[in-house]
Amino acid sequence: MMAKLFRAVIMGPPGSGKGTISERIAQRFGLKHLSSGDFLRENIAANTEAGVLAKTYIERGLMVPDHVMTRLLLPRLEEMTCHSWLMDGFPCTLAQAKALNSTCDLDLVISLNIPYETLKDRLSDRWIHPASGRVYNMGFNPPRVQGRDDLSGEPLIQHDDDQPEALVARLRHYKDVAKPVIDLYKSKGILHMFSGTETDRIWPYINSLLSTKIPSRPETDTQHIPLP
Ligand SMILES: Nc1nc2c(ncn2[C@@H]2O[C@H](COP(=O)(O)OP(=O)(O)OP(=O)(O)O)[C@@H](O)[C@H]2O)c(=O)[nH]1
Ligand SMILES: Nc1ccn([C@@H]2O[C@H](COP(=O)(O)O)[C@@H](O)[C@H]2O)c(=O)n1
Repeated sequence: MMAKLFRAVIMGPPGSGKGTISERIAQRFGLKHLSSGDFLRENIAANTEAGVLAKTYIERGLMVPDHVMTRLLLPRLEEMTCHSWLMDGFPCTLAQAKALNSTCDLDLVISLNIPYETLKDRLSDRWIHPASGRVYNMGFNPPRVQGRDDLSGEPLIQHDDDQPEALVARLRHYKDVAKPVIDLYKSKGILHMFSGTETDRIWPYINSLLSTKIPSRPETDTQHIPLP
């Protein structure tokens, strides 16, 4: 008999660790990590109609409009009929959440609640490999060679909108748009909120919660993998 598919979303302000935690969840539980940022970058690189449009917003540090995000992401999710997945970065508005609702039933939503000072420190120290979206932090997970991506060896960059001046506006915007989404998932009884300043301290709670809902991958039960 086929195992029941599991569909989850991870939400949180910029720098809250969605990408970092999603990678751990994907590794431990075998869910496919779907990142809206990665879909956007792929579409921009491929010069699709949606990608060209999205680029004009991202370059100005703006959120991509709902109709572009849904047009881009929902068909991809509809294709994933045989996979369990974890979506990172979508939905981030109520309109996006309603559109997602009409496509699939979510099993669980993780919401990360991280203090502003922590986000500011993390993001001002975040380095990105633009082509892949791989992220580093000089203290938490530094690249093997300073300023260079571990896999490609290409240079890392910092985003202007990760600097404190831009971050205040991004966080205010996140709070405004995320509140109704969080309220929606709360009312459905699928929201789980995690607060803290360190990913390594939050992770065991997320791991325990997911362990009650999805079996961890057999190989990760028997092998030592470098997760706290
Ligand atoms: N110091 C420190 N840095 C962390 C921790 N967890 C994640 N980071 C770093 O913080 C930065 C933000 O983490 P991400 O996983 O990119 O956060 P995100 O929520 O996906 O961010 P967006 O893509 O902007 O929405 C990265 O540079 C991470 O390496 C932590 O516990 N401590
Ligand atoms: N729902 C979303 C998700 C992302 N964006 C834009 O993409 C940029 C990169 O996303 P990351 O998750 O990789 O940081 C982000 O800064 C937004 O401009 C969006 O508009 N809507």
